[in-house]
Amino acid sequence: MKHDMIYEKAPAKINLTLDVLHKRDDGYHEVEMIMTTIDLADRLSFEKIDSNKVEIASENRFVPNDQRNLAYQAATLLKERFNIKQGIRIHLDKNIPVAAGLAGGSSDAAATLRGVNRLYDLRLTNQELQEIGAEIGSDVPFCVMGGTALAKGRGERLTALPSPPACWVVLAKPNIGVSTKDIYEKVDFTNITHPKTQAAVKALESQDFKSLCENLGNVLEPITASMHREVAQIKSRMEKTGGDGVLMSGSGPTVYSLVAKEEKANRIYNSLRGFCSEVYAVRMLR
Ligand SMILES: C[C@@](CO)(OP(=O)(O)O)[C@H](O)COP(=O)(O)OP(=O)(O)OC[C@H]1O[C@@H](n2ccc(N)nc2=O)[C@H](O)[C@@H]1O
Ligand SMILES: Nc1ncnc2c1ncn2[C@@H]1O[C@H](COP(=O)(O)OP(=O)(O)O)[C@@H](O)[C@H]1O
Repeated sequence: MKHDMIYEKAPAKINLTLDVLHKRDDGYHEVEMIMTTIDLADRLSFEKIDSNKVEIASENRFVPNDQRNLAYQAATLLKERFNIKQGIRIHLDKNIPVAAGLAGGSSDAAATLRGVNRLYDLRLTNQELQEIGAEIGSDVPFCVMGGTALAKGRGERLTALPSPPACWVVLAKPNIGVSTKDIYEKVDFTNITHPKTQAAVKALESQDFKSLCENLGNVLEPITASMHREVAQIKSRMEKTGGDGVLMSGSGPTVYSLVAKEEKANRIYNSLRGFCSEVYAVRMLR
């Protein structure tokens, strides 16, 4: 039998700020961070299948196609919770670099929650999908919500914020892997420089690009940078070639620069291409 296809886009996020307040009893860290979505996205399609299975097809060899895949977990969760007897085939066209600090897997999970909600007409609200998303990962609720938000708790308590002023985002991911868990574990609360989250929120509210760039900050950056010199190398190259505000995203290792002028974004992009195999120049998503 031929079934209709549903399509969803899964955009990457960057952290404009990331602060860690304390370690919680459940092992997670209490965070306060501003996240925003960028125009670098995976594309997913969803189709009903007659066999009672979740199938993932992806051409990307770094992405698992079994229960380790966050899209698989999202589809399975909805299937079990809503007692769906048919199966789901998911095609994943992966464009977001994997294990990069850009929430690619979380965004695929969020897109899957939206896609399966439509495919099986479950009529779940965005809020309900966010709550289900929190069971899959800390970044999934934000990826369900999209846009720009201040995230608290372990990342799931969200307040919407205005989008950043229009600008370019140049991203470079060094060819190294980091474990988010290991990076959080290395946070030293006796020696921490907290970002000015409120100043960054104000900069968004007043659409002040210069102030936003001055108030980017990520407490995980010095930790990942101390383990991998590529992070500092990319950062300094971006700063030297005219990046307006430069920061590592999430637990890394991707470093990005916000850039107001297109010609400068091109210059930074070209300067990094010789140095790094995964480089992108994209717009913010408004
Ligand atoms: C650092 C951030 C910032 O946006 O992003 P990425 O670098 O992954 O993109 C997130 O907090 C990552 O969120 P996510 O990748 O969804 O984390 P989870 O799967 O929930 O957790 C993976 C592991 O990270 C640690 N963890 C995560 C979130 C948090 N608030 N405190 C933690 O200590 C825990 O050790 C957990 O076992
Ligand atoms: N759909 C997916 N896309 C990418 N990686 C995935 C996916 N599902 C599970 N993973 C696994 O999750 C890990 C983290 O991936 P990702 O979400 O891309 O990074 P990050 O959490 O740093 O933003 C990878 O090691 C990868 O094997």
